[in-house]
Amino acid sequence: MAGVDRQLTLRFLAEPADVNFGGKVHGGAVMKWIDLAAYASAAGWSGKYCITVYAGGIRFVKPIHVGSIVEVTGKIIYTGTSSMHVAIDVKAGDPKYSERHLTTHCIVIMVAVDDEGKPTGVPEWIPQTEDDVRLRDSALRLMDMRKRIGAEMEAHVKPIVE
Ligand SMILES: CC(=O)SCCNC(=O)CCNC(=O)[C@H](O)C(C)(C)COP(=O)(O)OP(=O)(O)OC[C@H]1O[C@@H](n2cnc3c(N)ncnc32)[C@H](O)[C@@H]1OP(=O)(O)O
Repeated sequence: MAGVDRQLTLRFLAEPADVNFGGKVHGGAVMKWIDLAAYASAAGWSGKYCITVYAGGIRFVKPIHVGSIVEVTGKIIYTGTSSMHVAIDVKAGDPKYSERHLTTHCIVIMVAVDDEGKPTGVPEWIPQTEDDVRLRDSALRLMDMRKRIGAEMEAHVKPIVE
């Protein structure tokens, strides 16, 4: 049901096909898992089809080894009219033990879209705890910072000349 499950975790094993030449899981594989978890979190919260509009602040903290159990958790930390800001934590560890360590963190913004691909409304997420308020306030500050980064990035976006 929409507007109920704010958090979900995908769990699976890091396979040999995910590994780079250095023997660790490559960043592209981790980013794909992040996108999947962000989609599942946003679709679950909104009850609608969603697309990725922004991913940022990605920090690769520790490598993931092949054979590790990987847990990718998506948590809604802010909702706008059509957008959902999802904080993603990727944790990994040896499946023989219960210990998991943080390997990657980032924020993904998903937008719910209708059948024509136009942004459409999502249920409001209301912070319940002090930690929720802290995360929501951080999401608001990041929105403000992104506007300034976006303006600066304009210098790098060159129009295509046919
Ligand atoms: C390019 C790729 O393949 S990336 C992977 C797949 N993703 C996609 O294909 C998405 C491509 N993007 C799009 O189709 C469009 O940008 C859309 C449909 C997501 C949004 O269209 P827009 O014309 O920007 O719509 P609009 O201005 O109404 O913004 C919709 C929401 O997105 C948010 N948004 C738009 N751009 C950004 C951005 N750069 N960063 C954060 N949020 C953003 C807006 O704040 C708004 O949120 P709100 O409704 O909660 O206030």
